Amino acid sequence: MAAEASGEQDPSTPGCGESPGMKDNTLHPPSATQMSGEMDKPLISRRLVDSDGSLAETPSEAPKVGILGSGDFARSLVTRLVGSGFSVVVGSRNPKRTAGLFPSAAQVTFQAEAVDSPDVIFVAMFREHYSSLCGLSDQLAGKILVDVSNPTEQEHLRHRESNAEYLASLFPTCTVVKAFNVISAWTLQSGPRDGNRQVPICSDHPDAKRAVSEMVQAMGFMPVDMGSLVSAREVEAMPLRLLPGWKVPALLALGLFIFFYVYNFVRDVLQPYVRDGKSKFYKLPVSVVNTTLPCVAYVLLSLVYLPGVLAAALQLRRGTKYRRFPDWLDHWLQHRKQIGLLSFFCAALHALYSFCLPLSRVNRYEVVNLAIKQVLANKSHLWIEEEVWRMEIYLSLGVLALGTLSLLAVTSLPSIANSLNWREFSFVQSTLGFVALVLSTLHTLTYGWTRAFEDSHYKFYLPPTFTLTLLVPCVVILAKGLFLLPCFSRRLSKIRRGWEKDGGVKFTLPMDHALAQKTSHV
Ligand SMILES: Cc1cc2nc3c(=O)[nH]c(=O)nc-3n(C[C@H](O)[C@H](O)[C@H](O)COP(=O)(O)OP(=O)(O)OC[C@H]3O[C@@H](n4cnc5c(N)ncnc54)[C@H](O)[C@@H]3O)c2cc1C
Ligand SMILES: NC(=O)C1=CN([C@@H]2O[C@H](COP(=O)(O)OP(=O)(O)OC[C@H]3O[C@@H](n4cnc5c(N)ncnc54)[C@H](OP(=O)(O)O)[C@@H]3O)[C@@H](O)[C@H]2O)C=CC1
Ligand code: HEM
Ligand SMILES: [Cu+2]
Ligand SMILES: [Fe+3]
Repeated sequence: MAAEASGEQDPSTPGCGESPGMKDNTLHPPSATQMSGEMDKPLISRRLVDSDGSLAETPSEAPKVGILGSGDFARSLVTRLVGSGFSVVVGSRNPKRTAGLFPSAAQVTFQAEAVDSPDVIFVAMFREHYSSLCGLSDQLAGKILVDVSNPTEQEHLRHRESNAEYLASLFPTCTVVKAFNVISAWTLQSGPRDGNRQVPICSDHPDAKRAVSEMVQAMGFMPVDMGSLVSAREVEAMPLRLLPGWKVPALLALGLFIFFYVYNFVRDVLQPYVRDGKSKFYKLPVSVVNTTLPCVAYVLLSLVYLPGVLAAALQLRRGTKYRRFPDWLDHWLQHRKQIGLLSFFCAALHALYSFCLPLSRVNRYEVVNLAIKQVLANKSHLWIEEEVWRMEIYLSLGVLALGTLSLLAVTSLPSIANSLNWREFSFVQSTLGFVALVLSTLHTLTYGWTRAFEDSHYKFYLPPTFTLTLLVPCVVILAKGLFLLPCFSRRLSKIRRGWEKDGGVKFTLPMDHALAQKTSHV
């Protein structure tokens, strides 16, 4: 059988070498009381260390845990378990060769010996080697096996059942718990300071799940109950995902960048080259980028607040909030955080580029050339009051806009967001976010000033880039302004408090309109 050739039992046959039809003797794991006292004793939170910093001998009453496998994950697991007060025995096919890899506090022996005493055994091996443990079936009977494995993308697609379910099918007399697969060996070793602290756990046996959850907590991680073993497939898919929810926003930002970069290239580089033979290709690395990034940032920012406006308009038109939004709008609403953070990232780069402009060689030449021209033209000083004011104002507005966006970005951090209540979070994200959009619009308008109305700024009949960026933000700002009018805002607050146009729900708003606003929530 193909499966056997790859060293793994064909999952369709029951357990390790069992004849089909054997009685279903899946044991309920020893209950917490039956389980040898070790596991139900309060877990020692941290191991003592000797004066020379090495781990002191494990106290005799420390709960005993077994690990099969002596690889990277096994080694990190031992370090963490021993450091959390457990006594650990490692089962290896070649203990002599591997013993030196483990802290002295851990015992390294053959697999058969290692599985004798512990009630909980981590299987720190790859799925294709699980069947090599079938010889231990009798000794493993009634024990809790913790499956920590991650399939590769291909294996995940190829196998119908999860690695954990496959392990359970090989050892029907054991209790399998899925845990720790999302924690890298490094995070396990260095502790949950960096990386993810959450450990999704699933099993068909609550007692076993509880026992392993207690271990997870004793090791400084946070158990997340994912239900029964059938969810192991979903738990095994987690490490396979790469930044879920960022794909569409990232593609959107890239698309906008390419569009505006090409647009600026045509206007600022190609047009002078074609019309006057002037080579302005030096503009490509900085100047064209610094007229592209702000446009991307600004359009993305407006695309963060457009769905909220569309959602509000839909709720007003339908006269209810109890109907689902169209999928595309729901999806868009769910991606606002990613779009917002991408906007902030582009705006921050734009600010950095802008601060670097005076350092550039181009800028220095231009300043010197300007001075020479002025001397030759016998002009004592060049001071255009309007230009000075314009630049001072748009730079200041840009800084204020970026500063406000930084607040939104900071409150995006889960640890900060968790410390805010719903209204504070919404104030920062919704109200301050809108303020940032208005400031960015003023920044862009003062930058653009009268250029949109001067022919000299149209190249190949293409208008100045900033004019293209103004469309969506202005729609959002106008719509938001419109919804602030009492006729709309009162109706929206009623709808958001559950009122329905067709009178489905009869109720009166509290007389105090401000109170209604305050308590109407999404
Ligand atoms: C730098 C930055 C960081 C950001 N970080 C976050 C973040 O961490 N988390 C986050 O959520 N957003 C984040 N955003 C996006 C944005 O700030 C928020 O989504 C904000 O709440 C949008 O406010 P709003 O007024 O447009 O819409 P809201 O006040 O959210 O809602 C407007 C309308 O849409 C309806 N509505 C909104 N959401 C839903 C929904 N899911 N289902 C059904 N109806 C809905 C409401 O009923 C309401 O009528 C970030 C934006 C930026 C720029
Ligand atoms: N590395 C990581 O960061 C993470 C790993 N994991 C999972 O942990 C498990 C182990 O990973 P890792 O420690 O990196 O892998 P390694 O290859 O480093 O170790 C696997 C161990 O399996 C043992 N083993 C037992 N039987 C066999 C056999 N028949 N053939 C080969 N090896 C056998 C070997 O120990 P011995 O020779 O002593 O018997 C070997 O050391 C995998 O399922 C992986 O998906 C999960 C999360 C993170
Ligand atoms: C510290 C903050 C900021 C500074 C110092 C700054 C500075 C500048 C400068 C110098 C320009 C002229 C660019 C050039 O012609 O080379 C500019 C243009 C622009 N900025 Fe900013 N800006 C800042 C923040 C922002 C933010 C937060 C946004 C929007 C999210 C933004 C959007 C724009 C736009 C759309 C343009 C017009 C680009 C064009 O059409 O050429 N800026 N800014
Ligand atoms: Cu998505
Ligand atoms: Fe297979």
